[in-house]
Amino acid sequence: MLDALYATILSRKGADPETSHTARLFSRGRAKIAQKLGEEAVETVIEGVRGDKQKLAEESADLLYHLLVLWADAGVDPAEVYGILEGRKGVSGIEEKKNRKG
Ligand SMILES: N=c1c2ncn([C@@H]3O[C@H](COP(=O)(O)OP(=O)(O)OP(=O)(O)O)[C@@H](O)[C@H]3O)c2ncn1[C@@H]1O[C@H](COP(=O)(O)O)[C@@H](O)[C@H]1O
Repeated sequence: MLDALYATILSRKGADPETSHTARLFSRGRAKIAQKLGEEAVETVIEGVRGDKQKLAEESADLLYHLLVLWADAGVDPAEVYGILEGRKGVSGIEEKKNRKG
């Protein structure tokens, strides 16, 4: 699902900002994309605290979409992120933090 959405987002590079929301975001630049991602993150946090599961799911979808637009703009392929997650498999977050502190 995320790979298919990422491919759609990439295909909007250079598309008409009048007809594509993604093309409009690209045309507004990285800072604006990052700002939108931050707004969606805050909205997701609010719904998470409120406890409405449906709204949390909807805000999460907005958040993921804007995260993928940022990746696409910055040239980060989802496979790179999957690879980082894969590398963390089986490593407890608590253990990882201990090792980080040395
Ligand atoms: N998943 C999404 C998706 N999620 C959210 N959004 C849009 O994100 C926008 C968020 O609304 P906001 O009012 O916060 O943003 P805004 O209109 O930029 O407002 P300002 O901050 O500029 O005032 C809405 O217009 C949503 O429709 C999305 N737009 C597109 N997609 C996917 O991207 C595909 C390509 O879309 P286009 O690029 O529009 O063809 C679509 O088929 C979808 O699969």
